[in-house]
Amino acid sequence: MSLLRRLVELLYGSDRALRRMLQYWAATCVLYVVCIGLVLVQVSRGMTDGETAHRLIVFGSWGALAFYALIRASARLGLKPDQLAVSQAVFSMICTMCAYAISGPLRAAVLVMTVLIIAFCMFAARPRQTLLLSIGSLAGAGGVMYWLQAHDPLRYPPMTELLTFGYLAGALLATALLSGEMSKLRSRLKRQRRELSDALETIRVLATVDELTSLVNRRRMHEVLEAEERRQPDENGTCIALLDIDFFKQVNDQFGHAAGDAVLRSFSIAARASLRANDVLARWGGEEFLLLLPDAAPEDARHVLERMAERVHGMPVPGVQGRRISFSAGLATRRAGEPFADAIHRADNALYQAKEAGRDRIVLA
Ligand SMILES: Nc1nc2c(ncn2[C@@H]2O[C@H](COP(=O)(O)OP(=O)(O)OP(=O)(O)O)[C@@H](O)[C@H]2O)c(=O)[nH]1
Repeated sequence: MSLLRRLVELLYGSDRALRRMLQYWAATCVLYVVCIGLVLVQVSRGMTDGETAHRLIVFGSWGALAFYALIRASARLGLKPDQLAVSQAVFSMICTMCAYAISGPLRAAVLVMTVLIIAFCMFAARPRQTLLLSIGSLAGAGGVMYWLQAHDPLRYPPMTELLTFGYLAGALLATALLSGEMSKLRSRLKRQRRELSDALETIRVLATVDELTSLVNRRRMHEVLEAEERRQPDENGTCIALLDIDFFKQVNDQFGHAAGDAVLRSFSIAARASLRANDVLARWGGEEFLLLLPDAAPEDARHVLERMAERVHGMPVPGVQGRRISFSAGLATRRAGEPFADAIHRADNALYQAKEAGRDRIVLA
């Protein structure tokens, strides 16, 4: 089973878009094989010249292999799926016209393939390309039919060729229009899928990120804490801290609400810059923040908070000149098996003590 998977990987590659193109290629190869089988039967029954048929089979087979190589190298060569699809369709049309020319009394049946080729285009080509391909194929078929009836009117009666051309024109144009509609439908579906995934991403951001500070919001932080409760911390344990900007109401009153917002934004940037990669800072509400420090001993957590305080003291805030911004923090170490709600409650009490003791300080619970 794994050998088969490895073989498929070797043939198809691992890229999804490439795989899809190669799947279409494999489907056309099945058609080639069926057609080659039928041509060989025609040859065995004396309906088609063996040497010409042999040349056509070689031409078709090498062409199919060349397209496999082209598809595999398409990313490097900068070939787009629609360009590949159209060139494959042009090649198949040429093969079909050659088969038409050598199939004698069976030639009209061969034309069924042209409809199939145009139908295949709906998966990769654009509607305009499909229409142009159909018109080009009709012109090619017309040329072949004209040449055949002009050179051998007994085997290829002009009226038969003309009527065959008429049927082919109807079938090809109708298929091109249908295929074009299907292509449009596919493009619409693709666009809708893109819009849907963009909308889902927006919803995800709205549901997890605080709009003003771009920090994790309270809702998302509850999920982070739940996950952290299930995790086994290292020997240092886990710390949690509640941070509250000091005299924030005064900032709002003195400089205005917009300046207060700017303080919150600047605080978030400065605070985040002091954190380790796996620390999580959330806006817990108003001017209050919750900091999760996984695998951090209390002294490490205190260092992080002191570093943060230094940055916050020195941070520039647009619209708030001449005022030093500070915060108070209550820091708690989560006890083994303790729910985070309890650790946060202890951190909250420590924060209250920090405020009572004069603010701009860190108190350990
Ligand atoms: N600009 C702005 N203000 C906010 C926001 N959320 C809450 N606030 C304000 O933050 C202020 C918080 O004030 P208090 O809870 O009295 O605390 P404080 O003035 O910081 O005083 P201490 O915490 O005791 O140092 C209130 O005036 C709220 O209106 C916000 O998103 N933007």
